[in-house]
Amino acid sequence: QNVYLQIHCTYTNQRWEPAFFAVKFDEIDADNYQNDKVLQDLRKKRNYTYEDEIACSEECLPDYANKLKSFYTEHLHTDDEIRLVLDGSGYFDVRDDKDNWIRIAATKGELIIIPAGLYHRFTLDANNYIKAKRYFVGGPVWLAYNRPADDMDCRREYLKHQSQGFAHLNKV
Ligand SMILES: CSCCC(=O)/C(O)=C/O
Ligand SMILES: [Fe+2]
Ligand code: NI
Repeated sequence: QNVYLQIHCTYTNQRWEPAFFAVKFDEIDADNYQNDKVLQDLRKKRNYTYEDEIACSEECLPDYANKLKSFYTEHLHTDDEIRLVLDGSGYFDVRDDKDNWIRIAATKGELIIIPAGLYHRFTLDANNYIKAKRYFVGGPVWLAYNRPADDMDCRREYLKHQSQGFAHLNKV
């Protein structure tokens, strides 16, 4: 089992600098996720107490066009966005420290954590289909804050962590 993309760095000013923080686990058993040990441990450790499921395709997502449009509008959340891909695939784009988009492909068996305060967007790929579990600490937080949301506490906190090299977030 691999964890990667945890801290992405770029070589700037003759040194490595943290560019963004996001987590991607692969090799979670999407067909038997309830019994997957990695997922069970992660849920326990991070206190993911709420879960539900979303399927995105023209057939299964009500108000498909508007939902997809809002997912693809650059935004952030006050809570981490945690998605386990059960089927299909898609792209999560996140902003690095230079404000460039970094594209993170998400496929079956991968779990993505986009931390609170990180600007991002989501789009389907050519499969036009994804089914994913959504996890939350406590209750679900659906609100998306479109950019600019630079004065929000979660944004300030994310930038503070970035300036510290994400030292205290680098624990999964
Ligand atoms: C595959 S989950 C759909 C996208 C989503 O829920 C979200 O919040 C994108 O930012
Ligand atoms: Fe989001
Ligand atoms: Ni903190």
